[in-house]
Amino acid sequence: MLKRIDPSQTKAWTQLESKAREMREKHLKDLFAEDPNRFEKMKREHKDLLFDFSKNLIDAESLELLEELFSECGVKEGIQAMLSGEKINETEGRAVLHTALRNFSDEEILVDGQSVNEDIEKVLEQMQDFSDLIISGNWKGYSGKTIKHIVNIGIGGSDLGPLMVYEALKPYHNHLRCHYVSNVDGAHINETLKDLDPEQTLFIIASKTFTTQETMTNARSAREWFLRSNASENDIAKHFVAVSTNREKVIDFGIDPTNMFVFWDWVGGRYSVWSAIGLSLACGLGYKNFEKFLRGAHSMDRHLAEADFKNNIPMQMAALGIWYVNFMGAESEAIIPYDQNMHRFAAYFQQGNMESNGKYIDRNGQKVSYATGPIIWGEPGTNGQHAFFQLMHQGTRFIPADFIGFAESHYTMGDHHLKLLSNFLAQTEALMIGKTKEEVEAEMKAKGSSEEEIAKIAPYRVFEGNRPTTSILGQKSDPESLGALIAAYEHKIFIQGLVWNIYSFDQWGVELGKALANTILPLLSEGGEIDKDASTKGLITYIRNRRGIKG
Ligand SMILES: O=P(O)(O)OC[C@H]1O[C@H](O)[C@H](O)[C@@H](O)[C@@H]1O
Repeated sequence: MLKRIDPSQTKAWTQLESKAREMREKHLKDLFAEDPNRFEKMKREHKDLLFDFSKNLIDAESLELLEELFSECGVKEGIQAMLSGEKINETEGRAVLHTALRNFSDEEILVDGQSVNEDIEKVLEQMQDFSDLIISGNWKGYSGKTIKHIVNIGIGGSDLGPLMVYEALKPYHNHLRCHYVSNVDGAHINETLKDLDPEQTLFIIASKTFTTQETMTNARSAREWFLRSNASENDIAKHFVAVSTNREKVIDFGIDPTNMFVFWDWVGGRYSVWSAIGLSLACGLGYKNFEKFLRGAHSMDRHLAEADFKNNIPMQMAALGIWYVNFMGAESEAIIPYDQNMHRFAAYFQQGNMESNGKYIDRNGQKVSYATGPIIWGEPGTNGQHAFFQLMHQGTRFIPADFIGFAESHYTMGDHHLKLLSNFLAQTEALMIGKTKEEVEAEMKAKGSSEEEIAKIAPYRVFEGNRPTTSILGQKSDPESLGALIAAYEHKIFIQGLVWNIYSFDQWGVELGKALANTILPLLSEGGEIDKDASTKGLITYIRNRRGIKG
């Protein structure tokens, strides 16, 4: 059982509030000037990864108070409860064990007194055998040809994880091409399938529940498309496999249970990339790379369990987030990878974070009196610089940002990579130091601007700076680093949920819309009386009229 402490009633919380008032008067430039060892003191390393927390608007005393907050809220005990398989997802009565999926230690992990180690190993072996068959070409399609294209059909956690990782690890792609179809918008499946050959295409139907409307609709359309070729029902087994916890529904759909890869209810959808949901990765990157990805995450799990607060990277990330959201007034956090292949990284953690911590009811069933999960957003640099960075530099919002990059690139053409990295460093520097009025005036004067022009234009060219960033650097984007990085963000989310006294592993907030969509669908297809508010009724009527459907 997790503690049920209202964080705003703790001793540390009140002290943090007054500390934040003090810190709001400070400038990051001064913090660096006061302490030449700030970088050394505030950087943390894990394997290849360097986390530079020094450009954050925080000092040692604030961090000590956050450590106290963590201990008052039972963070350590909460982490232990998760790692040991306790049913900490209390609203769904489930354990939360994505860490078990990447556990390469000898430690046995129990759910309801039963070890899960063997089950996990079995599925990993099944994934390895299957991906080897597909990659080697020994698995043949119905006409005897090898598989060239893999289409993963899933949504949310059954899509974003594998899609993000497949993109991020492009340099590791083999000859197979993986595609990801998620949206129920027919554009998605149509545009994906239009260039594919059914004889050489394998579908992975990925759904924890195997009931999700979008996925089942896309899966049925894929089956129809497949059967429109010369294939027969018997050929489905060679072209459709399923990843799910729901064996019955998989069989109902017509997929041979021997072509089913299971996972378990103790794997949350948005934490499932480590499970058989990663099957497309095992195929498209090779099983060895998939395993390296798991091992990278495992190393971060060990770090989480073993390092003390000061040296614990996910704890430091979580502490900073809480500091900004609850004490410094931040409403959002940006994640900006200076790595084009990581272009879905922010979108992935948008789900990971916002679905986990976007909640206003606490573990006592009461409405919280403080802010919980922030808005997560971001796009890769340098593109973001030409889009939303204006607001980050000179807007009225306070937006802490993570910058992620790698010292080396897989792509050695020209000097692209050094230009990329110089932009990364320049932006974090600029966000921090800004540019004073005096500097702007002197610069304009040196360029020969008139006094009048300087007076008129200078205010627009001033940057306050003092915008906090965390820089995360690695050697080279590879499966291990990516695994470790994702695990660090996952743990950050959980730790924050522990402090905010919310349940991070359920997602009741997505249910209402799904249920209402089911009431609207027949009104759009069959007509009938519309018992809805005036706006929804008016919109339904518009669509009916435009589509020639009689009421
Ligand atoms: O894997 P599935 O059961 O198809 O679920 C797919 C997704 O839909 C749900 O509504 C949740 O919002 C997500 O957390 C989940 O990942």
